[in-house]
Amino acid sequence: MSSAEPPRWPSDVQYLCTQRYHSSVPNNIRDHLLPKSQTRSLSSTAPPVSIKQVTTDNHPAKGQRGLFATRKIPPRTHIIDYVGEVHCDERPNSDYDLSLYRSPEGVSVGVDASRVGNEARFINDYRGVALKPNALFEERRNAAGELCMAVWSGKEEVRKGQEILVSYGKGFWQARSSSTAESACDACKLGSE
Ligand SMILES: C[S@@+](CC[C@H](N)C(=O)[O-])C[C@H]1O[C@@H](n2cnc3c(N)ncnc32)[C@H](O)[C@@H]1O
Repeated sequence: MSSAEPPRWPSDVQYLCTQRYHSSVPNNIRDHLLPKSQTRSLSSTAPPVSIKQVTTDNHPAKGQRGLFATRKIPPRTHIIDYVGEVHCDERPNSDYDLSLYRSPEGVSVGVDASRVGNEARFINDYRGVALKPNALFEERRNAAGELCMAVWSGKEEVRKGQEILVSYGKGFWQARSSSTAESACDACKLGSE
């Protein structure tokens, strides 16, 4: 489901409010992720975040976008779900792909927000920006019972105006610094330690 784009949304990415399922997701896995009995509805509350251009000189993602808190976010609070295309095919070139689920048979499911997604795709990694992350990825079932990867605040509150920063995990950066790395692997995805 797509909706009105938030300010500073890039023109080459489609804005989505709910996950889209790629044809590579087998029906049995799709049924596990989104039980058929459930209907999806849009949340009426806007997430407490805003997309901004990063302008700080020593920020390693200067010139790119980042996601910032629009109000104080208490500790251990749900901030936003990471919405994108749920898929089971390989996305070795995506910098917006994270692991969602691995089935008992070993099928890996990812959420890729490189072409479609929501504000969460703009969350940067804390390295070179802050001493530690102030948010983390953790899966949850939303109100419709759908399995999602969500972004939560950490042990401390996030102050209004602060950048939301997670750890992408060492695997994400190792895969991008090593020319010999096997990039089509779970460890190359966002949030993989
Ligand atoms: C999921 S995107 C984050 C949003 C991105 N800044 C944008 O404007 O689309 C991941 C990419 O952001 C950049 N990035 C995020 N955190 C970074 C960091 N701590 N240092 C350097 N680059 C970072 C890298 O280019 C990385 O591949």
